[in-house]
Amino acid sequence: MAAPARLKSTLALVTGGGSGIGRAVCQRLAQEGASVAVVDLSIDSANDTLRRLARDAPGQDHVALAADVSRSESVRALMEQIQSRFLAPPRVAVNSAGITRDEFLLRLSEEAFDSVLNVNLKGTFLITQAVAQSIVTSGQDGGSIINMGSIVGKVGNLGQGNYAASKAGVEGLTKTAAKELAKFGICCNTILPGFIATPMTEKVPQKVLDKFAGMIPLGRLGRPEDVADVCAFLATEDSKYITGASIEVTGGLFL
Ligand SMILES: CCCCCCCCCCCCCC(=O)CC(=O)SCCNC(=O)CCNC(=O)[C@H](O)C(C)(C)COP(=O)(O)OP(=O)(O)OC[C@H]1O[C@@H](n2cnc3c(N)ncnc32)[C@H](O)[C@@H]1OP(=O)(O)O
Ligand SMILES: NC(=O)C1=CN([C@@H]2O[C@H](COP(=O)(O)OP(=O)(O)OC[C@H]3O[C@@H](n4cnc5c(N)ncnc54)[C@H](O)[C@@H]3O)[C@@H](O)[C@H]2O)C=CC1
Repeated sequence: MAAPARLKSTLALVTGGGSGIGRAVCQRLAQEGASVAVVDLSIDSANDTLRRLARDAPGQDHVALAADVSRSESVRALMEQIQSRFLAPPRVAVNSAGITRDEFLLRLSEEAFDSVLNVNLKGTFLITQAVAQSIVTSGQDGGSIINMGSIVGKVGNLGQGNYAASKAGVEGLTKTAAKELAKFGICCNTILPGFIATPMTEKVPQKVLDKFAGMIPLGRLGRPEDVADVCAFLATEDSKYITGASIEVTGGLFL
């Protein structure tokens, strides 16, 4: 059954749109009628997503754009490209771009720490700030900023001191943004996915997976679509009285 078109005439920006959860979010928002700016470090991956949108949601104006969310000059250039093409700011922004550089704390390098914080936390900050500023400057009446945290930011995880810190930071940043941007009608929320089957989780050693087998009450790994469905809800008017929330999409993992 086709999704209700709750996002017609809406421009949505999705970072990390070239893979996994971000790709599923692009597809889901396009199903709701949105025009989607697929943003990724890898333009090839972004174009792959764009081809799928053109196939599944023809007639809507989608675009693939390359950007490195960890660099302010790249984010600035991205916003200029979006403004010149769409003549308006995104009403919806989803920060899904993210990386892991897993290592135990006693062996964790400064470079591995910095790179994860730069992409996951600073990248979310730069996009959130740029999109919010474009909405405020344009006088548009509000918007929705949806940031990918992780259940790991809440409970921690062996080998992920950098990643957990970045995701806990995303939650704190998003709650503050929710407080500050409410007066502009901009809602800011965090999704905390659990273990979702994507290229990111393919790197988890099997012996670690074996340790957690059976720990998910709903009895299966998450799918990117499970997260994209919640993202679609947060992107639409159906969630207009929700801001500053952290929503766990985990199948009950770590309940
Ligand atoms: C079926 C349910 C799925 C649950 C999977 C568990 C993941 C936890 C939930 C995460 C949910 C959200 C995830 C997310 O936001 C997206 C991601 O971040 S995906 C990446 C998640 N990363 C990890 O969980 C780290 C996994 N560990 C490693 O990659 C390596 O261990 C590491 C690089 C840290 C070190 O490698 P190495 O030096 O080779 O050591 P070993 O791999 O041999 O490990 C030594 C020892 O420690 C145990 N161990 C390692 N990591 C974990 C862990 N996260 N949880 C529990 N135990 C862990 C490992 O099993 C070994 O135990 P032994 O008994 O000594 O063999
Ligand atoms: N897969 C999972 O189990 C979970 C994932 N998450 C988070 O969800 C988000 C998406 O994760 P997945 O789809 O699984 O990952 P993924 O690895 O499949 O996709 C991440 C995308 O981000 C892009 N990217 C990386 N660095 C970038 C940068 N500097 N600028 C722009 N794009 C960049 C990559 O090219 C890739 O296309 C991440 O923020 C991740 O931390 C959170 C909890 C669980």
